[in-house]
Amino acid sequence: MALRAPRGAPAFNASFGLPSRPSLLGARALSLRASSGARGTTMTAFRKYHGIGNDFVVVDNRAQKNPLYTPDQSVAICDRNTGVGADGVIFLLPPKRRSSDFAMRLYNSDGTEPEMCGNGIRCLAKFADDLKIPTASPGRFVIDTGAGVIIPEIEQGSSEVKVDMGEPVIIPGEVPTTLDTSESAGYEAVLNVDGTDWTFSCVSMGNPHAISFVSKEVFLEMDTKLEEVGPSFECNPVFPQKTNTEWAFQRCRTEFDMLVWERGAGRTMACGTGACAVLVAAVLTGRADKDQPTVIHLPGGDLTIEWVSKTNHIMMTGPAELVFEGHFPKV
Ligand SMILES: N[C@@H](CCC[C@H](N)C(=O)O)C(=O)O
Repeated sequence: MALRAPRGAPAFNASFGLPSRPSLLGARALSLRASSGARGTTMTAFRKYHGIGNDFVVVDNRAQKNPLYTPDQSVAICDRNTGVGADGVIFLLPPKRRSSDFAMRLYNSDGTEPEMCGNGIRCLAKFADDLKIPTASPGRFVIDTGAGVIIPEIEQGSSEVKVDMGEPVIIPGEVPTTLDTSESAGYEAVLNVDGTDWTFSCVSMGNPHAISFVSKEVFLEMDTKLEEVGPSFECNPVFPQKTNTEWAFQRCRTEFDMLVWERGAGRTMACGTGACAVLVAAVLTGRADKDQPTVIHLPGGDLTIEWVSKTNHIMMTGPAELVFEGHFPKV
């Protein structure tokens, strides 16, 4: 099926040759061809979307239960020099239950599979809407993810998508972390990383997050050395499934700046689950309030997050935009 970019949307058609033999797979094995497709080759369409700079290759995977691409192929697709370039590859799969519209799986740019992705699920909702996938309520999609059922809804007449991200998990063993960030510890624990003490709150939005509220000076300093120090947080043994790490600077009770080092993707321009986790950590530690839309400023743009006390669910609102479409030869 060839996807067409909606009128007015920027479209860039390219063809990427994915290696067909597993032994050839790897980031450097992806060859890029400038034509619109090899003659006689069956092509698989993809689209690239981004949510405030967190970018994804999205494929329609409804015809089969397993992802069309392996983790290694996804690494090759995500390569910013020799591939399409993305923070992850998202697969729109058949639903796991009768009440769902479809399922989402994704691979990070390093080929690992996370449970959830906040910016990614907004992009997936846009993709499903562009494909006109039938749903009980137009623009509202019930999606099975590794973090349970997540429901994004496209706001009519805008590029904003509002997502019911479900309930946060704050029990340390379930985040998971061995740090004592329980209620009795004030939801914070100190962790020494490479000789520096950091105070962390730990929250799972389906995937694990460690959040540290810091001064403006420390925030700016972290920005300059994220690549150097990020892995020491991500792979710290106190996070048995590794972690996404967020540094947050509080501007006021309803606005925070956030910087992220993502598990499996490194520095990204934004992290939706991370923004939700920052708000949860801010509320738990008395810096912000429930039932109060709060703006999280990320390097790629803003997300509005609210912790609704009536449902205990986190709502996330932000944009999702088409970048371009293309085709892979089928592997
Ligand atoms: N950028 C995403 C999170 C993607 C998954 C993450 N790297 C992980 O491994 O948990 C978001 O917007 O939430």
